[in-house]
Amino acid sequence: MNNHILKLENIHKYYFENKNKLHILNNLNLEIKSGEFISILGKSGSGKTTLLNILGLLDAVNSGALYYDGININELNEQEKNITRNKYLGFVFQFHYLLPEFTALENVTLPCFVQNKNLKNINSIKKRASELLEILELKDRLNHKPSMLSGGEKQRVAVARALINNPKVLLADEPTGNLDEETSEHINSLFKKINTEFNQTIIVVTHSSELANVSQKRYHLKKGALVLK
Ligand SMILES: Nc1ncnc2c1ncn2[C@@H]1O[C@H](COP(=O)(O)OP(=O)(O)OP(=O)(O)O)[C@@H](O)[C@H]1O
Repeated sequence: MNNHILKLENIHKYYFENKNKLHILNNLNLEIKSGEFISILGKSGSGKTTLLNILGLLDAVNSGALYYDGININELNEQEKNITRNKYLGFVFQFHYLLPEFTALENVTLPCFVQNKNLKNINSIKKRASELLEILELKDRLNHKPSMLSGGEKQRVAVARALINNPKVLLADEPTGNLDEETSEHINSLFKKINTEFNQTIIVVTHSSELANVSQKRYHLKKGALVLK
C-alpha cells in the first residue's frame, strides 16, 4: 500500500466542439501525500476547474486513473462515488454559497444534516462547528446571518463548513477570487494555519501567486499537464 492519499495517472480529458477535439488535460500525473498543501496555477482556460471537478468526483475522465487511498475511482458506481466524495472531500468555491436564512453556526452544521439522518449527536456537531469557527477567527460571529457578515467572514464560514465532516482533502477553487487584497491575505494565512496545525491536505486552484506562495508545492497547469515550479 502506498502512502499517497491521491494519485492521478495518465489523465486525459477532452471536449468536442463541433467536430474539433479540445484536449484539456493531456496525460496529466499527480501524487499527493496526506498533509500536503498544493496549489495549481494556470492561465484562464488552461483546465484548472476541469481538473478540480475531476478531483472532486464531479466530472469523469476520458482515460487514465484516479485513486483515493489506493481506491480506483473508475471502478466505483455512482453511490460509491457519493460515499467516497462525502468521506474524502470538502469543497470551497469562489462564491460562498451560504444559505441566507441560517446563522454562521447553522450554515456550518448543514452538511451533517444532509448526510446524517440520525441526529442524536447534534450537540457534538454544534460543538465542532463552533470550534471550527473559532479556529477561523469567527468566535464572535456564530449567530450572525450571512447578510451581517463581510465577504471575508462569509468565505471563512464556507471554509468551516467544508471542514465539518473531517474531509481528508480540502479542495478550493479560487477561494480568494472575490476578495480584496487584505482580506485575501487573511484567508491565505488561515489556509496555512489549517494545513500546518491540523495536517489538513489542501488542493487549491488559484490565479493568486500570494495564495500559491503559502502552499508547499506550486504546480502550473500548462498544455494539459502539471509542471512543478
Ligand atoms: N463542457 C464543456 N464543453 C466544451 N468545452 C468546455 C467545457 N467545459 C470547459 N470547457 C473548455 O475547457 C477549457 C478549460 O476550462 P476550465 O474552466 O477548466 O479552465 P480554467 O483554467 O479553470 O479557466 P479560468 O481560470 O478562466 O476559470 C476552456 O477552454 C473551456 O472553454
